[in-house]
Amino acid sequence: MSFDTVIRNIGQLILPALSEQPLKGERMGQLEVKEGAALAIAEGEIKWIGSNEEAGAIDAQEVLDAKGKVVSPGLVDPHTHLVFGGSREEEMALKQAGVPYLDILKQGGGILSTVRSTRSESEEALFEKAKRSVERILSYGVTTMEAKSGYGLNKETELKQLRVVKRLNQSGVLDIVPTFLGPHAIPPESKADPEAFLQEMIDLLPEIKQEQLAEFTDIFCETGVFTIEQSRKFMEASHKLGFQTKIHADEIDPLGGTELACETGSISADHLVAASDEGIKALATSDTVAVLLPGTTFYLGKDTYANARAMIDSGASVALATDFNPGSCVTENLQLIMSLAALKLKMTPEEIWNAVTVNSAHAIGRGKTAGTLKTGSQADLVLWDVPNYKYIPYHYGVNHASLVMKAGQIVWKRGESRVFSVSQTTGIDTI
Ligand SMILES: N=CN[C@@H](CCC(=O)O)C(=O)O
Ligand SMILES: [Zn+2]
Repeated sequence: MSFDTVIRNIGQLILPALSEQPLKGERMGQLEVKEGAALAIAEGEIKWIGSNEEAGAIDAQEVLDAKGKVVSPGLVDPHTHLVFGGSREEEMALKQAGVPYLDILKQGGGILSTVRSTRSESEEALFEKAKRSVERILSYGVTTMEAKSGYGLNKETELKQLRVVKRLNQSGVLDIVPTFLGPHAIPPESKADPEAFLQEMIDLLPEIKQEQLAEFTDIFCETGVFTIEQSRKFMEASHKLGFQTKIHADEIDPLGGTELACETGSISADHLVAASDEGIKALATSDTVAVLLPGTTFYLGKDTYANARAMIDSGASVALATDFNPGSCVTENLQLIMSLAALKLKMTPEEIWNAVTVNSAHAIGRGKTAGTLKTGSQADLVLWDVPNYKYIPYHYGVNHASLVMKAGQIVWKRGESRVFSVSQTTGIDTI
């Protein structure tokens, strides 16, 4: 057989387990790493994985020499707020002065400041801005990601955000899984009647389903935002319409959103910095993935991080994400999050790799198609300019990717400043 591409001389090929369920507990510490490997690609799929010696006999149109470096599946970022207007650098001084995140929100800043900008910017402007972030995200080795709405808090702008996500996804350069986060904050015009606002968001669900604008729904369950009861109501309404659910849970105060997520069978519970012991136990006995966001804890200047060790040691499934957004974590760099996971969450390199590949894929319903490299799987992969897989969490704050492939096509390459452009309707213009 003749192949489109063969990658030879791979020092370490990272092969996270293809698993029906997210990897849990001890299993997260096991990672298959094949030394002296090669792989072949045809029709966008991995067709063969073997040793470098065997690869000599393989015929391919293009031969890439990995020069003894590392190849992994494309990373999966399962929690981002990709589409937003404006920026919030003015809030930095407030943070430095010690004003808490929820107080900034209470004063009409924070999320509500981004809501004002997102409402006022055109769909085109939001698309162009988010496209730049997608290019960055891709350059850091991510080939599948999630993107939430939540800066509209009204029908018009929530749908505008979701349409931008849909168009970016249609570009094909990376897969973007959409989430409706209508109940992300209470807008000023609804301050007097949060229940009515929540109902307004619930009433949007049929249209979002009909137009296939989101796969998941999400809600910010937090003091001064939405209560456990309101979150339950929103989740039940989502489930009735066939959405799977996510929740921003126990980020600042331990309200019990982690337990709620497990009880309702949510696909993920995200943040969990303040998750209780009961919440951690509930995670261990459910298939809900704990999506941890150490970049947010770092950026909010806090000292206490999510208790990843207790979660993994008690048998839970953990994934890692950037939480890229304009307020609480302004970075597109998932590699930086891998370093924070090592330093602040005390996760091992093996756990970290599983958390940004197979488990993060499960956290967004892509466990069967993303986050692994097997014969027959889509050729989404990254060539890393590092000597071994432990090196990425270790050497932090830089980009170690040297080439990113999506479905067998090179979509980003070091040294080429803009390797693709996204056409508004038809997809990739150039590579
Ligand atoms: N915590 C709630 N929502 C976002 C932050 C949004 C913002 O500050 O703009 C988060 O996940 O961190
Ligand atoms: Zn978030």
